Amino acid sequence: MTDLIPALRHLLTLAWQCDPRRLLRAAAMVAAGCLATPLIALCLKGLTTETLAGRGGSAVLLGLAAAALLVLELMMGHFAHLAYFELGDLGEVELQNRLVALAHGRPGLEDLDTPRFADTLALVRDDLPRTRASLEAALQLGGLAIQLGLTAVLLGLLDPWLLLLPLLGAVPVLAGNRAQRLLDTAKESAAPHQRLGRHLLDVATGHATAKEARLAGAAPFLLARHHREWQAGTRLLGRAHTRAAALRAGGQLCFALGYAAAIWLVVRQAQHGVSPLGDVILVITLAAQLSLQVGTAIQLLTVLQDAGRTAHRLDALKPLTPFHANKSDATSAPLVLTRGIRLEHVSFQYPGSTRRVLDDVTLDIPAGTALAVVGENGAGKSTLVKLLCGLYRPTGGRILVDGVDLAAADPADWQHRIATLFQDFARLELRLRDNTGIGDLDRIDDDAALSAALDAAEAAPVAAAVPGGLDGLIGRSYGDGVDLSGGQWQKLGLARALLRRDPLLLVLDEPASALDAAAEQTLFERFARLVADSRARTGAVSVLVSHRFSTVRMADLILVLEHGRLVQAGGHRELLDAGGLYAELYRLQARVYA
Ligand SMILES: Nc1ncnc2c1ncn2[C@@H]1O[C@H](COP(=O)(O)OP(=O)(O)OP(=O)(O)O)[C@@H](O)[C@H]1O
Repeated sequence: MTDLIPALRHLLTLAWQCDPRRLLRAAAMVAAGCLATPLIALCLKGLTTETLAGRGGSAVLLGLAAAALLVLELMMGHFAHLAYFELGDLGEVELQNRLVALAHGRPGLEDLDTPRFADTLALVRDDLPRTRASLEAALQLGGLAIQLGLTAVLLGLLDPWLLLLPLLGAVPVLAGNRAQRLLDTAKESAAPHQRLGRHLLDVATGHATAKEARLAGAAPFLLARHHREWQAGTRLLGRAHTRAAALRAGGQLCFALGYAAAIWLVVRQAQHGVSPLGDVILVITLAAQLSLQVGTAIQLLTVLQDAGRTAHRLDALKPLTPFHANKSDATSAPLVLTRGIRLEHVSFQYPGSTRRVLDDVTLDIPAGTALAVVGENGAGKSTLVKLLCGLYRPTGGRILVDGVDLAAADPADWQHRIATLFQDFARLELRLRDNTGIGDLDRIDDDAALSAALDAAEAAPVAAAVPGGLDGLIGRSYGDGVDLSGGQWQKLGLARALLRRDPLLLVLDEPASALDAAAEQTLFERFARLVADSRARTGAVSVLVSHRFSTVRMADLILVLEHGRLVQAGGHRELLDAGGLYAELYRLQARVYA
C-alpha cells in the first residue's frame, strides 16, 4: 500500500502536466458513472417495495430510472475511456522523454556502467507501455472509492453489522497488495538473468553477431546459456506467482464468507418480518456490487503498484551525485587553450570495481600538442581518453584545463568543444544527414558544412552511393537503407567528428581499425592537417590512441601506459634511445613488417 500514494501522485501529476482539462473531464465522467451503480441498487429496492405494495406506476418509473442509471454508467465509462486513452498516450511520450533525459542527460557515464542502473533502466523501459492502463486505473480507483463510500452508507443504514462487509473487503485488497510486492521483488531479482538471457539471444540472432556465431557453431552453446538464464529468471518468477496466487485466493475466500453471512443476516431478518423484502434485494444487489468492486480494486491496485514501482525507479535513476550542485557555479570552457591540459596524480576505478585502471598519472600536455597514447590491450588508453573527455571523473587526483579543474567546469560546455572518433563509434541507422549532423546539431541542416565534413573524412564516395544523398537512409535494421561496410561506417563516424567547429580536444581512438591501408594513410594526412589547423586557431590538443607505431611516431608527445601506470613519456626518438617498453614494442612491430 506504501506504493499507492506515490503512484497516484506520479500519475495524476503526469496527467495534469500533459493536459489538465482532459484530466478533469475524465475524472468527472468516472465519478458520474460510479455514482450511478449504488443508486441502481436503491432503485431496485424501491421497485420491489412499490410492486409488492401494488403501486405499478411508481414501480415502472423506478424501473426506468434504474435503466437510465445503467445507461449513464455504461456511457460515462465509455467516454471516460476515450479521455484516458489520449491522456495515457501523452503520458507515455512524456515518460519516454524523461527516461531518455535520465539516461543521457548526464555528462558522465558512471551510472550507465552500473549494473543496477542498467537493470532499473531496462525495467522502466519495459513498464512504460503500461502508463495508459495505470492512468485509467488511478481514475477508476477514485470512482471506486466514491462507490464504496455510498455502498457503505446504504448498508450501514440498513444494519450497522453490515458495515463489516466493506471492511472485510479490505482483506483481499491487502492480500493482493502483499502478493504484488512478492511479484515485484521477484521481478527485480529475475532482471539480471533476463537481461543476460536477452543479450545471449541478441548475440545468437543479431545481424552483426550471427556470422561469427554461425561460423563458430556457437548457436547451441549460446542457446543453452540463454535457456539456463531464462530458466533461472522464470523459476524465481514462477515461485512468486504461486505464492501470490495463494495469498489472493485466501483474501477472496475471507470476503466470500462475509458476503454469505450478510445475505444470511438479511434473509433471516426478512423471515422474522424485521426487514421488508426490498431491503433483502438492496443488500443482495449491494453485496454483489461490492464483490465486483473488491475484485476490481485488487486489479486496479496491482496496476497502480506497477506504476508506483515505475515512479520509484524513475526516482532511482536520477543522478545521486550530480557533477555540479549548481550549474551556474560551473566554469565555461575557454575559447582557446593557452597553457594546455595537466593531469595531477590521476587515478581511476570503474564503478563497482576495486581495480585501478589508471594509477597516479601525472603529466603536462602543452596547448597545441599532438599526443599519442600506446600500450598493450587493457593498459587504460581508452579510459584515459574518456577521462579527458569528461565522461568520467577521476576517482583520485584532478585534470586541469588551462588551470581550471575539469570537475568544476560545465561538462556539457567542455564536451561541446571536443571532436571524437571512438573505436566503438555509433552506427546511427538514420538519414545520412542525421548520422553526420549529430556531430554538431546546429549544422544538421547545413548541407555545405555536412558535405565538407564528409569530404574531409574521405567519405564523399560513400555519400555518393546513398540514393537520396544527405536525406537517404543508411543501414538496414529497419527500412530499406544502404548497407555499409565497417570501413565506410568508420569514415562516416570521422565525418561526424570533423563537423565539430573549433574543438579544443581532438580524439581519435583506434580510428583506422576498419580502414584499408590507402584510406588509413589518407585519414592520417587529413587528421594531421586538421590538427595543424586547430592547433593554430585554438591551441587544440589532439590525442591519438593507436597500436600502429608508423603513425604514432609522428606525435609530439607519446605516452606509454602499462597496467594503468604511465611508464614512459617523450618524443619518438627520445623513447627509442631510452630503451624500455616503447622501444621494445616498436622494434617488435618493425620486425613483423620487415
Ligand atoms: N565500463 C567499464 N567497466 C569496468 N571496467 C572497464 C570498463 N571499460 C574498460 N574497463 C576495464 O578497464 C581496463 C582498461 O580498459 P581500456 O579500454 O581503457 O584499455 P585500452 O588500453 O584502451 O585497451 P585496448 O587497447 O584493448 O583498447 C580493462 O581492463 C577493461 O576491462
